[in-house]
Amino acid sequence: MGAAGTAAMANGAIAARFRLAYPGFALDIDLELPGRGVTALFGPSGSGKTTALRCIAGLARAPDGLLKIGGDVWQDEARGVFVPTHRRALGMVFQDASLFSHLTVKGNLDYGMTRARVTAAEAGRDALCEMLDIAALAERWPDTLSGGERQRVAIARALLTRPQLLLMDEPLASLDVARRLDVLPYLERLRDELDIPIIYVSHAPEEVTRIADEAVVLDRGRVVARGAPLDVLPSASRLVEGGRFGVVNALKARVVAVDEAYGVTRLAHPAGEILIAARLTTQREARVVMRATDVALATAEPRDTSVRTILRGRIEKIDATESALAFVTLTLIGGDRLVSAITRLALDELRLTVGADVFALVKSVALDERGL
Ligand SMILES: Nc1ncnc2c1ncn2[C@@H]1O[C@H](COP(=O)(O)OP(=O)(O)OP(=O)(O)O)[C@@H](O)[C@H]1O
Repeated sequence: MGAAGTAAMANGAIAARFRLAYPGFALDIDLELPGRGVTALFGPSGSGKTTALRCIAGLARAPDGLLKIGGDVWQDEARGVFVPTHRRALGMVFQDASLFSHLTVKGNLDYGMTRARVTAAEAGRDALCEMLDIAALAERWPDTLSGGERQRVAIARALLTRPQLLLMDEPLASLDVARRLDVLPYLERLRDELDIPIIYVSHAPEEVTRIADEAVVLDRGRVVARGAPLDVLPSASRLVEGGRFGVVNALKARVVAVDEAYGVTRLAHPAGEILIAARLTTQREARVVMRATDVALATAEPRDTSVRTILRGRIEKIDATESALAFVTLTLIGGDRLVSAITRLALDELRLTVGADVFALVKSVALDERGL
């Protein structure tokens, strides 16, 4: 590792190098990850995401593996170092919440704190329960909780161990779509308010674009791309079935006015006005979420259209290798990125090219909003 790498490590960054072979599969990764924020490991089934996570957790042992986190060395086979899982300061959340069914929610959380052996954790506990909105569930038993509530308790339990690192393996995969959307905002809060790195395994582009600061794309055990989710997912989403429908944009915008008569809210964004088909009365800022497939493009400002949200931008990148669909990445006025998924036919017929100024059209009813 060079000098730059050493400096990064001082900030709590993670260095992970694993080579591990199973019959018919070989993991070969060498990664440096930031010391905070959410890094998603994204890839199709069997690409090695869980295996990579298991190596980080110490549940699988790569024969010449290396794992450093901050100043700590958890694995350095060249020096004979391998810290067992239970001695690694990490929290883990799996697809299935795996709460102890013989303990109440409170009992499950107490268990997390016993592991931490830190009485000071008590202070953080209330804040965490509030952040995950589980305080009212304390006396309930796990089998009376919804899937989303169970996952939130599992996340709190993992965090109460005061980990240096949080590992999440498809934490939303066992939930139905509605519940997934319920839990996503909590994960977004954790990302924004926690000061530890989170490694988040997922094959759902929607989760990755909403939650991750950076995506590492795995395919057949190797890293094939990494970068900001909106930069890498338009092409990487093809690796997973139905993935192209999961690329999602999120824009921050300021609430300007609520039109009570029509039940709509106007928001200001540097690229244009955003209209939401809902009343946002309690907040001044909102995070507006829209699927790439809900964003249409026009080369001239359309006049007679029902679409109320028209944003101005310039084409920065075109991803059009797949047969029918093209992903067009815009830089909007103000600097935000926006990805639109259109047919390749439309791309050609409109003669869209990198550098062209375009208008992005989003139906208000396709917009999802939430307070910041
Ligand atoms: N203990 C093991 N012994 C043998 N092969 C294994 C073992 N663990 C994983 N594999 C194989 O390694 C490959 C990668 O598996 P892994 O679970 O890491 O993929 P994944 O990307 O997490 O997939 P999914 O999204 O389906 O969970 C698969 O082919 C799997 O069968």
